[in-house]
Amino acid sequence: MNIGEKTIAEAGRGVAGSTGSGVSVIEVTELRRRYGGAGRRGKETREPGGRSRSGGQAEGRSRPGGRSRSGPQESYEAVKGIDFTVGRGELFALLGTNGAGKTSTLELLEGLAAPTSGRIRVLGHDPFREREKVRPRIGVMLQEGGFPAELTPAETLRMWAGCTTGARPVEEALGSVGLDGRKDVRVKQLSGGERRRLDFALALLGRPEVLFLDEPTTGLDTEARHATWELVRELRDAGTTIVLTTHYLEEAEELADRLAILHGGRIAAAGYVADVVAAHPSHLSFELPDGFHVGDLPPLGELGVIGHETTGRTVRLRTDELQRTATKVLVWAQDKGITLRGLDVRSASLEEAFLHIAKGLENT
Ligand SMILES: Nc1ncnc2c1ncn2[C@@H]1O[C@H](COP(=O)(O)OP(=O)(O)OP(=O)(O)O)[C@@H](O)[C@H]1O
Repeated sequence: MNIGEKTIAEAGRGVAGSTGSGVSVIEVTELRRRYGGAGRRGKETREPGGRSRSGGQAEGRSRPGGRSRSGPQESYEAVKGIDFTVGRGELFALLGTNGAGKTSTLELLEGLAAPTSGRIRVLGHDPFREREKVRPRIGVMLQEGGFPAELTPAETLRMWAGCTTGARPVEEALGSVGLDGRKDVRVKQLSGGERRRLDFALALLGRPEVLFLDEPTTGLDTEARHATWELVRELRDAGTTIVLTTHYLEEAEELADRLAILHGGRIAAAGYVADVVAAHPSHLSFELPDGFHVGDLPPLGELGVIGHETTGRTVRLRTDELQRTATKVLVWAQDKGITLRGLDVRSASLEEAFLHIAKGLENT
């Protein structure tokens, strides 16, 4: 996937693409969203026309294949007072377990519904009340798009291009998501992954300044996922501001500048990926030889160990000071003249940080 140099520059609309430039394109303050229920706070205002997929003047359209969020519902607060900002040219990932509130938040940012309370600014405007100012400048890839089944990808894109101001050429959009070879096949014959890519092409069509991607690689095979990552990076490097939700922590680790982990409608952790990860312990594990027990190690406190488990001969140590712990364990082993088989020294991954947060909060 390559959207071409000229196109990349255009995608950013000439905006300097430095990450975390300090200029906030998205500002979210004390944001709440409650579904259903009686009373003023329980009533949710929704955009009547459904959605706007890409920039330009494309009118909103319903989502035939999509999940319906309207209709009578019990009162439920899905977003419980969250705050964050996203800088121009930054890629911000919203992570969380199922039902954490990611899509509910994203829909508010996209202007598809009004928040119950709180404040949102996208490109300096309220995305719901000032939709006409925001919509032409954003691109949206919903979790489940809906396409007319009888059209081909080329026809679908041409249709959208027809009602989008300044749309990129259809062939270019198809090429950017690797669908050029499937452009004349009917949408109903596309695979799930190919439909996801068509959805991405539609979101790109209007050369958006801000791109919202709801689980963009769900259902894609490994090759297509990596190609999508490359395209996302190209867009980000060109200055496009991107908000992404994903269940793939590796994806967030690969792409995100900053992220927020949502849990039960609240932000449980947020910041630069390295900082969120660094806030969680690293691990050191090894097998002790016959005749040695964990009690033979130097006092664990002196090693900087904050917790440990043993399974048979295998010892697993948790530490916030990986280098110190590893050095002391290795020096000890050398002094004793023993080999620590299966030695594994590793920093926390985003996955471990995520599980730690989810587990920790569930236990409180
Ligand atoms: N229309 C609705 N009426 C009532 N509750 C809803 C509605 N839509 C979503 N919810 C609830 O709000 C909560 C947050 O849902 P949301 O789809 O935002 O989560 P998510 O983090 O995107 O989850 P997933 O990863 O499963 O897509 C869930 O408990 C969900 O059941």
